[in-house]
Amino acid sequence: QLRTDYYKKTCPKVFSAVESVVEDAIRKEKRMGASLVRLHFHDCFVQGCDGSILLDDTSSFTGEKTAAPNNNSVRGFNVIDNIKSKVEHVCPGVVSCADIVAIAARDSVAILGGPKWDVKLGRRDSKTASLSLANSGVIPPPTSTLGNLVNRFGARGLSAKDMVVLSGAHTIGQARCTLFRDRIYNETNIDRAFARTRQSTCPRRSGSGDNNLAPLDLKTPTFFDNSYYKNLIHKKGLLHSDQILYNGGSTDSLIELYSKNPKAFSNDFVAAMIKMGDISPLTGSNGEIRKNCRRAN
Ligand code: HEM
Ligand SMILES: [Ca+2]
Ligand SMILES: [Ca+2]
Repeated sequence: QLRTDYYKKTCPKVFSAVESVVEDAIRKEKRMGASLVRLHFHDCFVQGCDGSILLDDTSSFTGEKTAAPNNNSVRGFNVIDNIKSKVEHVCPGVVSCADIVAIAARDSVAILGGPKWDVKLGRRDSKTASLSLANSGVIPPPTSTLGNLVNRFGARGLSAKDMVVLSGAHTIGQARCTLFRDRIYNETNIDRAFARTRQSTCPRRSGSGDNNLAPLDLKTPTFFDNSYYKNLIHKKGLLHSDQILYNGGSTDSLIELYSKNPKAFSNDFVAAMIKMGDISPLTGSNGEIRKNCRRAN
């Protein structure tokens, strides 16, 4: 039921309001564009695209922010707050936080040089969040097998192709040492020189270096292009879950396609983002339009 013209009458200024705040945030820190894209993914995979990830913990429940895939990892909540206050200023009580996250993700991709698409809108916000669901593996960990990745995306109505093309979002952003240490020290399907470079800022022993960052795309970490797939061809994927997409299995041919054909990547990425944004939205009289994205009304 989501529509691209959902706010046409009630809040036509929503797009300029979101875009200006996202632009400011990315001007200050390019990585924020990546963080906003990931925020939409982690929202949609838990209870659907309903803003559940934005809820702060309260005395009555613990939300998703401290779940394993999010804790110390997901970013951008302050930017969403800034967008929300700007949007509330132009059209109070109309635009959901879940829609704000979807528009911010779309704008981030476009600002960093990727495609721009008409984003479907009309999601409402959840009144709750689920720590246990967020921890249950619905967001797959980077240690996943290819079969596990395909199944986790399949459970959300996304195909193996959608999974491969959405993983192309790793053309931007950063990851912490603790999430790729095993790969750079123990795996063999990795370029030796690349592994050594990453080892220089990610010590073998866990401890103080755990939060050291490395770019997911070594070539163009702040530009939304198809370089992620070229890296995989050269065994320079950072995460286990990246390189597993090009490791002699069923998704190799898609990696080859996207590495050679940036247009195919753009087109398929747009289609898959729209599909991801359609996961179980709250509509009609379900949910609410939160006043503050961090708490239910
Ligand atoms: C296929 C399964 C996926 C796995 C296993 C995975 C795993 C990860 C991991 C481990 C990180 C680093 C987190 C950290 O260092 O704390 C990361 C970062 C990121 N992921 Fe994914 N991811 C997947 C799919 C996606 C999808 C579908 C998107 C968006 C469409 C996405 C967008 C991003 C972005 C943009 C970053 C960088 C965020 C930043 O720099 O703040 N990922 N991912
Ligand atoms: Ca959610
Ligand atoms: Ca890139």
